[in-house]
Amino acid sequence: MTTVALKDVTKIFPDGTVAVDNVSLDVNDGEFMVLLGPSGCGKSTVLRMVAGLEDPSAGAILLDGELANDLPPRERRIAMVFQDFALYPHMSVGENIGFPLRLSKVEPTSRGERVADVASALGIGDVLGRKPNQLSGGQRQRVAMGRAIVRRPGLFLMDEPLSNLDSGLRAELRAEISGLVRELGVSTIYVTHDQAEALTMADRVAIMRRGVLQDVGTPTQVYGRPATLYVAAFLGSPRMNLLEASVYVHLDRYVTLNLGDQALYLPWDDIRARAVAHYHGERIVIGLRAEALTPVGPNTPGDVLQGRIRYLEHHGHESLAFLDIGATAVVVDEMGQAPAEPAAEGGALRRFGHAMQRLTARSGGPVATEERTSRSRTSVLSDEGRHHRRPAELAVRLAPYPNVQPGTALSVSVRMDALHFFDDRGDRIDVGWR
Ligand SMILES: Nc1ncnc2c1ncn2[C@@H]1O[C@H](COP(=O)(O)OP(=O)(O)OP(=O)(O)O)[C@@H](O)[C@H]1O
Repeated sequence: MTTVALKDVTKIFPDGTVAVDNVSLDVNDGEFMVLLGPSGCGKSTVLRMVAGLEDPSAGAILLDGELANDLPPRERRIAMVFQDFALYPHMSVGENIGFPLRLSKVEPTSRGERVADVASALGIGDVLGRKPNQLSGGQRQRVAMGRAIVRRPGLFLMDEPLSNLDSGLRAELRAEISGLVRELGVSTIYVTHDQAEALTMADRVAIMRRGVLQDVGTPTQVYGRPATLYVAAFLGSPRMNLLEASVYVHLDRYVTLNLGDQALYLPWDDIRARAVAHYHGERIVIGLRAEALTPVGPNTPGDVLQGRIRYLEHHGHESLAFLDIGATAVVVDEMGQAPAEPAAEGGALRRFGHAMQRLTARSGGPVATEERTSRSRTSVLSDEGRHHRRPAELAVRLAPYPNVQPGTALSVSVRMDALHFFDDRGDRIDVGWR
């Protein structure tokens, strides 16, 4: 219906805030694009510029290939859905849905028919006469969707449309909205800070941090092959284990990834060994998701790490063990919403300590402009900038309520083909495959 192209778009507010920094992004016809990132990363500003509610400070916005920088909002064939639904309280559901049609002077009979069609498609046909304050949160959300759909726009812009709803309803509406939008075939830009929404709803996800686009790809691509350390740390629960490793090359034999007390080995015939060998004598970051780690019996040969459980988290369907393996973790700050952390055994004080460390690191004064880009010159392996290091607590999945406790020794085998590699600037090291 509509394509969107952002070309080197920057937005600097009058107070000097760089909200969007040189972002280029294409949204294809009928595509469901999710803009994901923590609060303040510039998502809404991108959306508002596409809507014509903010002017870009630099760069071009193209709609259907035509420069739209100076096009007034009402000429953009766009419908917006907001977090607070923005319904008119004095109007009935039917009047709210039909309002855009009244504005565009659609005559009442045809207006009534279109409202009824949309309301019935959204399952709110029986509450057309009610006022918004007589509706549940989910129904209000549907009315807001109805008002957006009824205009038959070329592009939906949705700004956290589910964030005021409880988690059960969010999950339900997630599927409903993405199903509906796909059925209508309308291109959509959907803003959220919720990775579950992004990964479940999107055709492609664009991940932003501090105004800069970090990565764009299908949910499988951004999760499976994150472009930066930030994306790696942002996506997934539990978070990806990010460990500092020193690289040592034994030519024609293997590459050692020293993790402190222990090491992993990439055989020389593994194509990745050659790519990682460039970092001989240097430190890199390796990423290991919990799904790449399997508990094994003691003395199991192969790619195995040994550790002791520091603390456990019970999540009902599984437990997570956090292992001390004598390695150093790289922690990326500004992760926004953290994954839910249920009560842990013995971990509360330590996590409080880490949270305080993070706060201290964050309040370290203004951040240099160059740090806003992934190609920051600040090494992620120093304690400067937006990262810091601490003893690693390797997250490992266990069965629900396993027969272990803090202090228990545990061996985990590592799926070496699932390793991620990042250089000291936090950019993915291209290892030729994966
Ligand atoms: N009118 C404004 N003047 C100055 N700074 C602004 C203005 N609007 C937004 N900002 C700043 O621009 C940055 C990006 O804001 P934006 O609302 O786009 O972020 P966001 O990712 O959508 O966050 P949230 O999820 O909290 O809405 C923030 O630092 C914000 O404080």
